[in-house]
Amino acid sequence: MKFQNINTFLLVLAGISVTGLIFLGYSSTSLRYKEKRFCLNPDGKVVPVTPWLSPIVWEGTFDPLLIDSIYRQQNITIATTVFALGKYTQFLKDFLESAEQNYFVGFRVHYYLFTDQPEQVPEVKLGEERQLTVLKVPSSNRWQEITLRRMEKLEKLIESRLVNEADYVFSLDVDTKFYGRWGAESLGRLIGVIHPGYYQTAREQFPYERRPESQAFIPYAEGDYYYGGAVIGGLVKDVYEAAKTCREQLDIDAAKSIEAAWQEESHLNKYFLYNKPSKVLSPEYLWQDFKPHTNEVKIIRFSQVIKNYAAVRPNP
Ligand SMILES: CC(=O)N[C@H]1[C@@H](OP(=O)(O)OP(=O)(O)OC[C@H]2O[C@@H](n3ccc(=O)[nH]c3=O)[C@H](O)[C@@H]2O)O[C@H](CO)[C@H](O)[C@@H]1O
Ligand SMILES: [Mn+2]
Repeated sequence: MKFQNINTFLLVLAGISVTGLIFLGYSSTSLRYKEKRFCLNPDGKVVPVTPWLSPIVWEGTFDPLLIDSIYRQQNITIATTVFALGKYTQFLKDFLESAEQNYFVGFRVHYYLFTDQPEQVPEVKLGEERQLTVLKVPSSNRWQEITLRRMEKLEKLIESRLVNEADYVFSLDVDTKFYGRWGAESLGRLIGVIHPGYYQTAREQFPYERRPESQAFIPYAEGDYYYGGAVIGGLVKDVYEAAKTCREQLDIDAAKSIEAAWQEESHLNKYFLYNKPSKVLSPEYLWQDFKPHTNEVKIIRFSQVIKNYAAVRPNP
């Protein structure tokens, strides 16, 4: 084909590009969103269900005694992984003691505690049918490495042990404390928690990874919730898929020397975008001690303690 002049050529090129973009827009697999906020109604009331019909667990939406008694009949074991490396061993005592008071009381709970200093693990008296296994792991001088490597450790622990030893598994941050009941209402196939810093925030302001080069990339037009990396849970098999996928995506990024904005939390948000949690925990299940109380959050069950980042982390 021979063009009369350069203008005709540019016109044709522009036409082809626009047609291509329209085609891409309609044929891509991206999710379609109308709303920008999914936690609170315009009147400020909490929303108890996601747009894909998973419950959001808020105080008042469940009967604690009934729900515990339903799950207790199933004779389940709940594995709970927690990491305490470097100076984070100082958080273990409060974490474990407050968990014994509030976390799945009356259930069989097996803590798997990963640490580089087993001698620093405090003696905590555990309730009946509750058990703690200490697993030694190498130290690291980068906190980012410690937090993102949790996915790989979780994946391998499920492969080697949890498939035979547990029904459900939760992976929890250790710089935390339980202040209220956390029971069987939190159980389900795949569980995420809404980050307390972003439940009132519009999607565009979520701190998702925004660079397309990263496997954790989420475009501005997508996303429902910003999930906290401090809690992931569910059936052993479903948490395995999540941890394995996040680990694979982290490895791809690492090979390209890209570290997502919030390490494994960014990859978890990407995973949950396309593999929706079957139940979502409200910020009652992940608060921050420094945050003032708000009307929506009637009870704080689990909260990040205040920490001096410079004093506890191995690097800035
Ligand atoms: C509330 C919440 O959702 N927190 C997430 C957030 O920041 P955080 O400030 O909560 O991250 P963090 O410093 O608590 O690190 C996450 C976890 O890694 C472990 N750890 C970390 C450093 C160290 O020196 N030793 C050690 O054991 C420990 O179990 C800790 O709880 O973003 C992180 C990734 O950037 C993780 O996704 C956290 O879960
Ligand atoms: Mn933390």
